[in-house]
Amino acid sequence: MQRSNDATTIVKEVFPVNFNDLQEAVEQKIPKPNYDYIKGGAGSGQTMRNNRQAFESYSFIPQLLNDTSAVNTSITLFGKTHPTPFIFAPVGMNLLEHPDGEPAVVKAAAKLKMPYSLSTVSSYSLEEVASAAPEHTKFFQLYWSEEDELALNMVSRAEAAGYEAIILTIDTTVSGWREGDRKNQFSPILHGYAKGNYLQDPIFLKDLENGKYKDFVDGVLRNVNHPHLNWSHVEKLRKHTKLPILLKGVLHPNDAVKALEIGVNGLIVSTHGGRQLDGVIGSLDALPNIVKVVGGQVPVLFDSGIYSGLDAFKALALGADAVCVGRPYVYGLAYAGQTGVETVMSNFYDELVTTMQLAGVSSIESLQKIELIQRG
Ligand SMILES: Cc1cc2nc3c(=O)[nH]c(=O)nc-3n(C[C@H](O)[C@H](O)[C@H](O)COP(=O)(O)O)c2cc1C
Ligand SMILES: CCCCCCC(=O)C(=O)O
Repeated sequence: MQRSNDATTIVKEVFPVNFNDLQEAVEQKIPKPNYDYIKGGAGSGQTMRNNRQAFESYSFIPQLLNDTSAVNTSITLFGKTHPTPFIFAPVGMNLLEHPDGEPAVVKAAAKLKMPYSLSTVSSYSLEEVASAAPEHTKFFQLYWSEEDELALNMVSRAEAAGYEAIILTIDTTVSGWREGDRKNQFSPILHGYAKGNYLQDPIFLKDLENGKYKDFVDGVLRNVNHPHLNWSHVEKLRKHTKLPILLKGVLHPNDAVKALEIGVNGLIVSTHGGRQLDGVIGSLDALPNIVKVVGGQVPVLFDSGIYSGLDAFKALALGADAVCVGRPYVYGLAYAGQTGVETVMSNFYDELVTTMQLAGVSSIESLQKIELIQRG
């Protein structure tokens, strides 16, 4: 993928040029409860701060006079080569940001050739989203339901619709303690933002009709937040699908080892953008130990706090095989629909290329050999 030429860069200058400017601009664009929901983190925000401080704590020394006129940013994941190391993280309920929702996002991802992950709690159904970009690489993120049959049926639907991997999120067994949403008394499910997949699911609909749930909101909540979740569910998923499985939310090396024993195909080191558990170390600080125990057996992906191309550079230098982005692209969606998503993500890409060139590296492999120095 080529870095944008100067003309495109000039056009982009009217677009908020960095994450903080974009976040501020979006505050004026969407209702306050929606904005607070997206921006917010768990508790007092310690994990969110740790995520960002971890990035700030790392620096590096460039090695120059290498010809970097031809930069190759491609990576290989589950047998497919992708031109960039960026992946769209699963972010639920995109009607919170824009009426075009997930179909606009997947189209942007397809245009940029960056794999896309769809959340279980999407505003549009997994089938609708797949048909918006049928040829593009898409992963399906699973919230395990209180009913195994429902979770496994969701996976079968994703397989039938052409999703190429299942991301099982393991850090959302209960909802995080989110002060902003409590202050606003805001529940996105109550406002109908999460109707995409459950209202298309025959098992969910049957349960709803039979009075298993008090109402739709109760049904969704009981299926998203599943505190019984344990390793036996990962084993069940492993038996049910031949698709690659990624565990999202792995922070402890012991969990990484256990996941490998069960036969998962990839890990996502993540604090869920600091939205779930407060008081946790920065995701970037968890990354090196996970990379070490995994030892290249499966890909290690990373998210939480990638707000620029430089951030992506640092996560890759610490051993991530690819980086997932959450809030920045949904802010892009809120700001300017599909074009906004494309602009945010292509700016990240362009800044990554610039950083690689000025650091004297021409491939992700050589980038990964750069030593990062952490301030004590
Ligand atoms: C509004 C919002 C909704 C999210 N919904 C989901 C979801 O449905 N499933 C999931 O696994 N992660 C979800 N996440 C977490 C992201 O996948 C990702 O871990 C996080 O956003 C990364 O941090 P960042 O926002 O700092 O990039 C959500 C994040 C946000 C901001
Ligand atoms: C109360 C429903 C929770 C939906 C989960 C979406 C999510 O993961 C998030 O971080 O928000």
